[in-house]
Amino acid sequence: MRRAALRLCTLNKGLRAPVRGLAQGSQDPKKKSVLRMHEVRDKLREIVGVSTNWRDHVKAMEERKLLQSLLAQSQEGLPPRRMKDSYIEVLLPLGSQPELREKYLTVQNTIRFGRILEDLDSLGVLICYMHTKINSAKMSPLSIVTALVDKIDMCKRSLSPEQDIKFSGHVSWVGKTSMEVKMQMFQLHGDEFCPVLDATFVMVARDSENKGPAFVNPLIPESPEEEELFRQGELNKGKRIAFSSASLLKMAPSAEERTTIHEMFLSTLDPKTIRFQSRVLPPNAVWMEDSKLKSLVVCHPQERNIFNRIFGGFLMRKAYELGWAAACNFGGSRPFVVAVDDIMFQKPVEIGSLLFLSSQVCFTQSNYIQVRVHSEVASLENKEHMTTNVFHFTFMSEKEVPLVFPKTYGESMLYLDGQRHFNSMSVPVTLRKNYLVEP
Ligand SMILES: CCCCCCCCCCCCCCCCCC(=O)SCCNC(=O)CCNC(=O)[C@H](O)C(C)(C)COP(=O)(O)OP(=O)(O)OC[C@H]1O[C@@H](n2cnc3c(N)ncnc32)[C@H](O)[C@@H]1OP(=O)(O)O
Repeated sequence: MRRAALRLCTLNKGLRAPVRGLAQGSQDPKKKSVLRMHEVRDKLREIVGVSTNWRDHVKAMEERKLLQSLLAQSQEGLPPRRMKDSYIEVLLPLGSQPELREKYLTVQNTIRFGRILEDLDSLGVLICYMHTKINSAKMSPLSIVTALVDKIDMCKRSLSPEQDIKFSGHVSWVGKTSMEVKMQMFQLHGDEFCPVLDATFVMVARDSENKGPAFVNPLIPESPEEEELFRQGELNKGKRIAFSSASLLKMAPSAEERTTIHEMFLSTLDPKTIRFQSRVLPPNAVWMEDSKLKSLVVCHPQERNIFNRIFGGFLMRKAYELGWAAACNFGGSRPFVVAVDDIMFQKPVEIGSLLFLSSQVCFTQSNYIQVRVHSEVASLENKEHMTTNVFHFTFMSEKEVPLVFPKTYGESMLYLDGQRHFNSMSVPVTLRKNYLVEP
């Protein structure tokens, strides 16, 4: 079973050792020119040649078609790259530029985690453009999209909105058309940038019109540490395939899982009637169907990415905030996020579509609340719904939360899937009042 993607480390030892010569968490970014977070988006616009006004987007896309001739016919035709070729550092100057803070603030004076998800997404794409850069061309023929947020590990330190934040990252593995990106986030404590977050995303390269796959440059590891990172990337790919083939959508639950569901079912039978139809909730429990919270987003051009689709980071923020609200509603107190994993971007979200987000508590244990957010789109013309993403978030509440009980077979599968995601956390998390990451 995969381990949890985003978890609080009790000690910094949860962080991977940085690759020598690449990660520079203790460097003072004031001493050298470091890219600012808002410049990441400007750079992406330049690389893709995006229109600044929506009315020009068709023309900009027509121009991008001309870049098609720059695409490689095979991966071998592309020059290999090193990890350091894609390595970048980016500063989010929350401490030194207080006017920036508003965008990142929660009412509790902590940092909005949804905003960090947006920044990581933009940064991950820029890193991939560094890896695939064609030195002779200003614009890239590739459309690089987020396929998966594989995991995000968090350290213990709280995120203050009053201290500068630094991000760094590089490509750590490549396939034929996909790239794994590792990113780290640091926050200034005194004179030093200390690690606070460690993330792994998978990005996929598409052709200039984002219609078919496109090859990416091979990656050459240069040291034993880099070789280990590359090997890990290979293993991650294998684990993802294994996890997906054991999905409850493809395979029946295990014997142990079936027993869990049957025992839960028996405990909800009314002892007075002993009929399968009459169901009664055990004490301190809630029916899963009563834990739902839904929202609708009208996908305006303002939320577009550089390929005139809806920005993946925006989708993550919306899903995360709804999931957080569902957990808050269920647990009766402000929860904090403990784990995020397997955010899979199955289909792009078109501008103008209606995005239906549906969140549901699918598993609970003591103070933990496992929430699943499902997103689907429908256009106004075509009422057919299509799934675009499924998100899994683990939250922790200050107090013990009720048990959640499935009523139908479908809900029982959601319960088991939630339990699998929850159990994949390798480090038990203890409630820390000083650790606050809110929507
Ligand atoms: C106000 C002013 C405005 C100005 C306008 C500009 C505004 C700019 C705003 C700035 C924002 C910055 C934007 C930055 C961009 C962010 C990116 C996004 O938003 S993107 C938006 C959000 N994202 C999306 O919308 C993406 C939606 N999803 C898709 O389009 C497709 O599912 C897919 C393309 C990802 C895969 O399609 P599929 O048919 O399956 O493809 P294939 O079978 O051909 O395989 C190709 C490769 O992919 C691999 N692979 C596949 N899946 C996974 C996986 N889950 N896990 C891992 N790997 C996966 C597979 O193994 C293979 O690898 P390899 O062996 O070749 O190496």
